[in-house]
Amino acid sequence: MNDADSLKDYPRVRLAAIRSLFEIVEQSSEGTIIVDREARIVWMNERYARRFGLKSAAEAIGRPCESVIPGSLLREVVDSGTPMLLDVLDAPKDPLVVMRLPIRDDVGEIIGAIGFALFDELKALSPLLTRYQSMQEELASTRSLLQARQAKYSFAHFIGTSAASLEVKRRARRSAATDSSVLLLGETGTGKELLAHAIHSASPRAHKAFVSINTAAIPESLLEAEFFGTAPGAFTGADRKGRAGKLQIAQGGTLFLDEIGDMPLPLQSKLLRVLQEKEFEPVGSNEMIRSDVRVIAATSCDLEAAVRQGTFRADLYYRLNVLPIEVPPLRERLDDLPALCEAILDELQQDGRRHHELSPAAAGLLRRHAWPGNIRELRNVLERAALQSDDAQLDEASVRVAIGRIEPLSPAAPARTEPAIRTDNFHQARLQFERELIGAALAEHGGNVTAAATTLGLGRSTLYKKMVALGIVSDVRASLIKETSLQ
Ligand SMILES: Nc1ncnc2c1ncn2[C@@H]1O[C@H](COP(=O)(O)OP(=O)(O)OP(=O)(O)O)[C@@H](O)[C@H]1O
Repeated sequence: MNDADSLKDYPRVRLAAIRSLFEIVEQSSEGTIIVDREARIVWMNERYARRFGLKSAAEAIGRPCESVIPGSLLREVVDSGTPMLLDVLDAPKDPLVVMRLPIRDDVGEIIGAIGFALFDELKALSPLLTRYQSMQEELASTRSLLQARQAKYSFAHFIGTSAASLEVKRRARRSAATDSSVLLLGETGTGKELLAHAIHSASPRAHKAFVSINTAAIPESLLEAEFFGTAPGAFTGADRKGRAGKLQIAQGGTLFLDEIGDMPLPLQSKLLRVLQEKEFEPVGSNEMIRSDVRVIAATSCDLEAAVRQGTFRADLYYRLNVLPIEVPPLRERLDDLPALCEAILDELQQDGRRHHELSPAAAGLLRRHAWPGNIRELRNVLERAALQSDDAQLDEASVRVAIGRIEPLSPAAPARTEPAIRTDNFHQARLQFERELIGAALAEHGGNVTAAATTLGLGRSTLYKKMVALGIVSDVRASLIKETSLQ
């Protein structure tokens, strides 16, 4: 039998391998020890005995293994029959990497255990261990950073079923599917930031960071560093080590630029370059960093006017204005008021306070105010009124006090409410209302009945029945849709 043929005889190969393995491990190990069924030392090599302070191995024979090797776990291996393939043993000089194996007789009974000290050069491993440890620390801090930078809101948080709100949500949902820049336009407090969070949450970048930067809130001198970060040594003092900018932190995710209209012109040029070239340079560095961020910008100022006045770059405006979404002020969607008030009052109750509801007169008053601070102002007003009221019902007087100065809706700009009900007949008015509500929900979900039913808080079958009764679909078509959606 030649060498190659002899390797095909598995039982022989196994025996040869066992012998080779044992010899290699034994020869290259720092020490070997064998114990019997009672964990008493049967054999130990001289080198190992000396490491544990014995003059010769003979002194160890017959002694319990722990009395020679403190911390030895050979007794555990004998008792459990489970090998310990890799462990660290604290030994007098340096820690040892050890392997412990049970020894069985021909019928599989445990008769003892053998231990090898594989090597004592743990120091050689220390750079590796340090690197591993620092990577673990980095991973933990990145994880917690990312957690802190997850979007806080989804589309479910954007309350409103007025036609205007449904249109805003429809456009925002659509934009989530693309990677183009979004420009959110609207007065302060209309929900632009909430929508930016929601778009990120619904986008393929949702598992990456959502990073906001408020251009108006940061002094101009610090904005560039905040944006692009700083290279090591670019500054003295605390930033000596260099600092990642928001662009870098948002890598792979979404960068929300709030109050973009307040961005200084020099920074506008640099942002334009990032959007065009998809790369940037930290302050004080010569190194270009690739940038992969989706930009959502928001402003409450008239950007077109700013372009005309020369305070905002036209080319940047066009870059950002790929998907513009106008978020109308609250006074133009007063039909959202009941749902908004209910959601806000529910939320206040969750903060451990009692539940409040609005008296009809108080609800009427809310419809007569112009809400210059929009939903943020509404939230503050309701919170203030709830805090000051002992009754479960908030009356007109307490809401009036909470608003402070009522700003009447301007007659020149009448509220853009839902189309008025065009009949005095209660039954017909209800049908018209239902038709419009269901139509809007279906439009919002591109005709998807299941999704529309969820939005409306109705069961799917109930919605089908209503759609047939209201003449939105024919009986035959309803059953067809129903069947397809159930498949
Ligand atoms: N449609 C909505 N449904 C529920 N809450 C809303 C809605 N719109 C806004 N809010 C709430 O109103 C407050 C203000 O919203 P947000 O900060 O998103 O407005 P903004 O338009 O970004 O304001 P600013 O321009 O001042 O930054 C937040 O508490 C937000 O959760």
